[in-house]
Amino acid sequence: MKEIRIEANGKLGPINAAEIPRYAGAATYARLPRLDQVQQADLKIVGVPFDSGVSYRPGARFGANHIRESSRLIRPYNPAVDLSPFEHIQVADAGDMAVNPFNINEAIETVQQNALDLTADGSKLLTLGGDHTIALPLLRAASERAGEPVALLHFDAHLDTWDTYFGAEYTHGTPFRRAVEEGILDTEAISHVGTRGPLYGKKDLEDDRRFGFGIVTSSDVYYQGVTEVVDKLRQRIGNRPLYVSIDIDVLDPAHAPGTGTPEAGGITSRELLEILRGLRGMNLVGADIVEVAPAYDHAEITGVAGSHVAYDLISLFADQARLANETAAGSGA
Ligand SMILES: N=C(N)NCCCC(=O)O
Ligand SMILES: [Zn+2]
Ligand SMILES: [Zn+2]
Repeated sequence: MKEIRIEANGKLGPINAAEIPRYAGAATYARLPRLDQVQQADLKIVGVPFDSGVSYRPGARFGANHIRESSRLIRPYNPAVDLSPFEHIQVADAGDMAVNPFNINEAIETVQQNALDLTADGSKLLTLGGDHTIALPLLRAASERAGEPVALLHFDAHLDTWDTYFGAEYTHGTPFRRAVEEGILDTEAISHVGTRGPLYGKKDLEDDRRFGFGIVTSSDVYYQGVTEVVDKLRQRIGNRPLYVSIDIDVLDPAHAPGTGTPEAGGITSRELLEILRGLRGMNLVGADIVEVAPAYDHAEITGVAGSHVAYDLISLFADQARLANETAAGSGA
């Protein structure tokens, strides 16, 4: 059937829900065009159906498509930041990477190579996982594109700086330790947000601090509030190239039951969205949303959370473009 899309400023936007009911047709993120339907994209949304790195419940391989399905209700204007993101940048859904479920090392290579290929034209990536293992190759690609180690905001119940599981170095509990070892993170500007829950021992925290991570726990968000937390994060990171990795289990299981390693006492989806909105104007170079496992979801609670988190991340990318265009216009360029 013919697609009727919203178009503005030369950007091809979502299928118009006033013309074609939003539940009709195959799902792309927010009913945006596929990458092959646009000339060029500033931001590509790509799925990584991979969960061979999990330590508990499997199923995040279905996460990207679940987020896509749960994103049909997304509307084009984001009032929280007064922006129609899809009018400022061309966003397109690049589909899924074909990763080997039986060979983690090969899967990691594939994600890294695909991320480099997708960004060769200067575009940016928003990746939908997949388990957290994939953050390592995505960070490798992001730091290569940035030409320097990147700052990291890591939203997660977990540290994911553990060493090995069953002798395996590449798992969803270890990507950020590997990333520090590989020198792809700017260790002056890395922080976890939303950390909570039982650890193996105090050494987990000591190791983590030694690697350079700051921690904003889920309790810190509660006691200090979003504004203070955002101020601290902005001070720590400044204008460095910033990668944002969001493990959906940063949210309380009430807000995101569909995930593999849930921990009680998490932040709310409102707090997460507000913290993200607080990052406006920062130098965001890439982002991911991982660990959505639909088999444990109910009523698309986790899918909707993931799709809205993606929307506010897209709004951050779009806001950067809006600011750059305004600056260029203001200087008469
Ligand atoms: N990255 C996520 N979601 N979880 C890591 C949990 C590691 C563990 O089982 O100890
Ligand atoms: Zn986690
Ligand atoms: Zn994680």
